[in-house]
Amino acid sequence: MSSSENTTATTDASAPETHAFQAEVARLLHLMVHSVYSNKDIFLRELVSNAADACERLRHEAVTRPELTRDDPDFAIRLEADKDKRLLIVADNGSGMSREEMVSNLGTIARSGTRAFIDSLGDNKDGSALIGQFGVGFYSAFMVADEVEVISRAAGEDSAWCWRSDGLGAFSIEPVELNAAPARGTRVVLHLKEDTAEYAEPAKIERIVRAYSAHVPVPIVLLAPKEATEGEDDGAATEGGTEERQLADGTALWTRPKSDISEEEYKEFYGHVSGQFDDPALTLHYRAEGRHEYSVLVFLPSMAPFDLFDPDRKGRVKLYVRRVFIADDIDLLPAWLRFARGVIDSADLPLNLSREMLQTNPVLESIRKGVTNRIVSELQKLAKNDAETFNTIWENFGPVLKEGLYEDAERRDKLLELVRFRSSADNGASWRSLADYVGAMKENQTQIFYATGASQEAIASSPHLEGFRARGVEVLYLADPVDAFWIQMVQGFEGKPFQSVTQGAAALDEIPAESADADKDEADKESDSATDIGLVTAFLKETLGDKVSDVRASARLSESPVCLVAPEHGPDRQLEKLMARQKGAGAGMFAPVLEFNPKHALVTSLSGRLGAEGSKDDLADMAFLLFDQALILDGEAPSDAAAFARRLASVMQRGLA
Ligand SMILES: Nc1ncnc2c1ncn2[C@@H]1O[C@H](COP(=O)(O)OP(=O)(O)OP(=O)(O)O)[C@@H](O)[C@H]1O
Repeated sequence: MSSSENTTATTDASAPETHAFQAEVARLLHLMVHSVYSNKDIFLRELVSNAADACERLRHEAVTRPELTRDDPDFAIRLEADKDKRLLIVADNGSGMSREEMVSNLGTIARSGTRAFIDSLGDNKDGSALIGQFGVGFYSAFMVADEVEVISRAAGEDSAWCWRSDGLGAFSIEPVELNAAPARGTRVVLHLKEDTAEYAEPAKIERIVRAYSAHVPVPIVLLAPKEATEGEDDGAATEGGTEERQLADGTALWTRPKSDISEEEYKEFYGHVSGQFDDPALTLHYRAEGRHEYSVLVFLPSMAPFDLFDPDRKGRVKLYVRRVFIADDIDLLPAWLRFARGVIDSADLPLNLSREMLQTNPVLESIRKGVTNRIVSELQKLAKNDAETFNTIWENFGPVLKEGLYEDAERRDKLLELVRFRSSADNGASWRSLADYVGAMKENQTQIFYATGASQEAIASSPHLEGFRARGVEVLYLADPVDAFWIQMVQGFEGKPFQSVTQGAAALDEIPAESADADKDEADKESDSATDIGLVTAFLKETLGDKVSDVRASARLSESPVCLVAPEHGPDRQLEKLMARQKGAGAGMFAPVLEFNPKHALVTSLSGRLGAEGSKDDLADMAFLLFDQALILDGEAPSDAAAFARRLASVMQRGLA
């Protein structure tokens, strides 16, 4: 809904029109004012970022329309502070906004991911902590101001407008005289709250700008009444006059040599380009020379952005051409690297390529390839030299990187080296690579075993793993929805195929049991021989009918009496469910195979009773209960809950009788 539909306007063109904020904006403002951010300083970073973006947008537009900047070709952001009046002004000579742009840009939230996120927060306390992790732009001004005015004149337009709001649900918009507006661009005027008056102090402003915005690609100057600066006594102000101080020179950080740039400077720039508040986990800064010339300054965050799984899967690396900002919504990197943030600056592209041309440009294609390969090789290095940092990246972005396994056949092998898993080796305590797995394979083991499920915990407690545990055979846990997709596309690793523990007959017989269990194994063999496998199989098959596609004795189990597996050539059961979860549809299940543990006391007794004459009918309930129990362990409900309850009650009753 456009907020202009809520206009309570008059017909007089010069009178202010009042508009209600879009619902999500109102909610965001409420969160802002109630201090979601413990660090209020960031509002200035957001306003300076917006001002810089506006300058960069116009710089780009002026490539084809040079008249737009002819009168004033030097871009700048000017900050003005007046402590007495509790005023802070952020002004730029960038693109400016028309009346319509003001209404839609400063009254709504455009990005659907952000909107959905804010919508989902509600009044949830944890949610409001979450929101502090991402940049909320312009609206953060209301953390420090009880009234905000935005006076703007779009480049090349001969009208100017003033937007005004107290952040409490509505804003007004009215025309202003040209001489009361910037000749071009935007002036954001903050009427600071009583308890945030400190933001009109030049020393404070300087500190914040140097910390957060020192490397935006537009110079920043501070204009303040000549008075005490930090370290001097208050009240040492000189009568009248203002002084102008440059806080940032506007040189693009990525154009400077790497050796001149400190970690702090990289961090500050990361904050500017990402809008996030974490530190980068990986910083990649280099200049490519050769067929194409370009500079890259790309960061991998150490925290997942809130919209990582937004269905549009858009990346946000910014494209520059010879230091002119071109766009930040062109997919410069593949979708499975959409969490990367930063800048790619090409020296070869023409400045005035249309959006359509950009999407299919061969230079960009080759840049994409080069940078993607470089990121992958940096990740490989990191995995080798700094496992802790690599694991942080994996923890946050593993499920996204795994998308590359099925989308990017060319890099599949390299990505397989990077993939990390939780596994039964240490019950999910650490991240294991496929190389770790292969290195720890048992004698006669030829496959890489994995188990899929809704969560690591669910997988760990699944009966299918018992036989593997008893033999010390490692099983990888696959609990991400994306696992359902790549595991079917990837043949194996180092010649070892992947094999689900719930599919087909487990190839466990060839693998010897761990020595510690040898005695138990011997004892098991005896009770095993007490079970008439043929008899039990035939009975279960006959009783369960088409609920199962087969029944067989299994080496897969050591503690549980039964489990369900997929038929040899049918799809893996848990994978089917993961797929269904991903697609939001129900799983079209194949009838499973019921496997029983001939060593289990329950099965041995069942076998004994079956051998005794005439007791078969009483035992039918047992067969159904065993089947339902296996379903429950797989995270499913018995198909007939009433029959399940009736049988359970009757078996319990018989047990007590
Ligand atoms: N100084 C400015 N000059 C021109 N347009 C501006 C200015 N400040 C804000 N805008 C417009 O208002 C929009 C909303 O700004 P806001 O800071 O809320 O979000 P954003 O910058 O788009 O997103 P984010 O802060 O997440 O990067 C901007 O996209 C821009 O179009």
